[in-house]
Amino acid sequence: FISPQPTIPVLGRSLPPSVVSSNVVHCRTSSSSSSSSCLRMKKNRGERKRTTKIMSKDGSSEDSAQIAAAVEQLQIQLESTDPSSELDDIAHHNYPKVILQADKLGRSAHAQILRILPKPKPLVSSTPEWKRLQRHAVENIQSMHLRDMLQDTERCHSMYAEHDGVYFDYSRQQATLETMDLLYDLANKQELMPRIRGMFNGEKINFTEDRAVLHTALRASKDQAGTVFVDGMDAIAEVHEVLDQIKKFTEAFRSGQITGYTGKRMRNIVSVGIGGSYLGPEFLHEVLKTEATGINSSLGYSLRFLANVDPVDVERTCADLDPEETLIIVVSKTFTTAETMLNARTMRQWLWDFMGDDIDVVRKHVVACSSISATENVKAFGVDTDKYFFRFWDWVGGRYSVCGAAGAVPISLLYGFDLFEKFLEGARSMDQHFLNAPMNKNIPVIMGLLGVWNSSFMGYNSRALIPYAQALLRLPAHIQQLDMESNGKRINRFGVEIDYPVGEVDFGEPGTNSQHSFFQLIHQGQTIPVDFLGFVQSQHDLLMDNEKLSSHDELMANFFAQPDALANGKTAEEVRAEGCPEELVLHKVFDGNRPSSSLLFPQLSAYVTGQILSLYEHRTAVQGFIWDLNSFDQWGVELGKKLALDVKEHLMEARNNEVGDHEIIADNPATSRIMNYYVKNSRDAVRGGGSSNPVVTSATSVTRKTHKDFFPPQIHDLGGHSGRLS
Ligand SMILES: O=P(O)(O)OC[C@H]1O[C@](O)(CO)[C@@H](O)[C@@H]1O
Repeated sequence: FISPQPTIPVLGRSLPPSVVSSNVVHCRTSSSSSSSSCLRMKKNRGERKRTTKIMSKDGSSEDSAQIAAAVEQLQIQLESTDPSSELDDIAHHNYPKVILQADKLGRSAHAQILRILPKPKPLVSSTPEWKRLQRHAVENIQSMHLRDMLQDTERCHSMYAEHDGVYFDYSRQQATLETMDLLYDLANKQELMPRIRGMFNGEKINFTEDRAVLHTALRASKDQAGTVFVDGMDAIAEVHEVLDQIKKFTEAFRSGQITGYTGKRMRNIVSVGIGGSYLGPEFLHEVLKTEATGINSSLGYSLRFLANVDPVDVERTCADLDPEETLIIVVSKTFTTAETMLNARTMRQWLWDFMGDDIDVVRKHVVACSSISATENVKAFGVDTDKYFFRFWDWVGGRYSVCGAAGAVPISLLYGFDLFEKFLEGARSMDQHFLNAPMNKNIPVIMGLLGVWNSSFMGYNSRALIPYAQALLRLPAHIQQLDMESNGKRINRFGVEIDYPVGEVDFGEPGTNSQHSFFQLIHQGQTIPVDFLGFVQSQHDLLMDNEKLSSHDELMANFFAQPDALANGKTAEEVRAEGCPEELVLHKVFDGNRPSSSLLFPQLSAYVTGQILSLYEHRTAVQGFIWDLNSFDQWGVELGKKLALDVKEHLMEARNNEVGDHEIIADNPATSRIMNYYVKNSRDAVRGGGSSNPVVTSATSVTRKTHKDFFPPQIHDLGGHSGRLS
């Protein structure tokens, strides 16, 4: 049962297998991994890198006697080890993985392992580096005003960074050069740069799901193939295989080689997906709509997104489309998400309603972008998995998937593959900067550290993202999901509840619209750190006759004015000097001292959009690393997905009974009452106007009615209407 090897080399020391908690069932050194129940314990110390694999015998808890014996042995070894030794450090380093493995072994092993493992590493909030920052915030920063800080020339010239056309000015943050040094100390303490490298190299940092986190591989260049492996898979080679497949498919689609079931060219694309399978592609689409190349390359095609399970979203998406000219893309990593799958079935039914119940309709009109592990589900749906299936992998999180098939397929079909490639190139440029630039010149690192500073030390728990570019109108929504789903956590990577605030409320709208919406609160209400995004050149500038400035200059005047207004504020004296009546003076005073950063980019292109995306993805990762979170799982949302299941059971039962025959008894009287009210009052509508027919099944008939009865195609060939019904 115990591996025959007498010792395991760990960090230059020969340790008996029992020393490493891996020996609970079975332990051996190894260089490759094949089983998903394998975990690696790695310690990177220059030349002394060793890898030890922990393998559960079969994941079962049957071997309790053996587990107990092994645990006891481990206990003895740990007790005889100097707690300050490297072994202790190894155990800390690998704590979450050991815990996860313990889980797989069963409850009793888990409990025993917890008891004997060294105590988890202290919370980052108890480190001297964290405490120094706390003191610094109280003793130095809180007595300073940004109005004065901005008069410090050296500070202003130091607090900016540039990379590949991106200009980042953080001089309007409530921070000094000393603050930045203290933040870099904290970053070093948290091994930020090694952990960033670990992410790029495919380490399984999403330990609760035992997955690597490799969205950066999605935009790596082909010549980087062979440098990143996940469970023996060459990640970058895989990525390029799929990109090549998408490129070929795009060319065939756009050249008319691929046609629909009735032989017509397809020119409408409907992308069905939710969350990360929707927000990223939609934000990118909005940018490219008005991008010079994008305008031309998309002529004759349309792209719409269907995300919400609200049937009205279906209606709004496809009411005026001709199904014969429409390609449906189902984007779902799991291919099980309830909303997406219902929408996918609805769209399939829509196709069948118009073209007949033939499986070939699905094979010709439905494409799937999904995880490789969902292949069987994709096939069962009727998709032609040889030609119309574009895979991604478990090591790409949904909210990080826009650079993979989730974004590549809809965007390339509409705009051509080349434009999508430019987006990847931009993201790659920022990735390389993030990986290689020193911390004090590294834009995503600085942005992340300032996020930590504002949230954990200055006490600001929300922040706004204001792009001065209408084409970025959906960027805030994407970043909102990206960040809030990533860092909205409460347990650190050592399995311990944290005692410091993490995860901001992210929101935003384009400037200047936002100024006329929620800026009142930002100026005179709460303090909310803001990111202002501006562009040197507009996608489409206008200079009207008799206007002194172009419309873009007008827009950018606000981009420059707002950060200073927030930082400087306006004193009572300044207000009085403007001749303000005394009774209004206080109303017109602005405290100022409100932090912001300004990011200036050349022009909103596909390339720059890639840079912006990468910037924000990495900001989120930096904050998660500093806070010791796993930024790559989302158990809160998973729970939400399951919660609706119970309610659906109740609804199904109620729908299958006559009024009054079935009373819903839910979790509590309030829920029971509101659900019964809903069922009673919606019964007639669901039954299609109170027919005596006891049960009408669901959405299909409603959808059919919507599209077939109200928007029937008058003639079969609708050519000439840009793929829309006349
Ligand atoms: O791509 P899927 O598997 O349909 O999941 C959709 C979305 O659901 C979430 O898990 C939660 O909203 C996101 O992370 C994900 O992007």
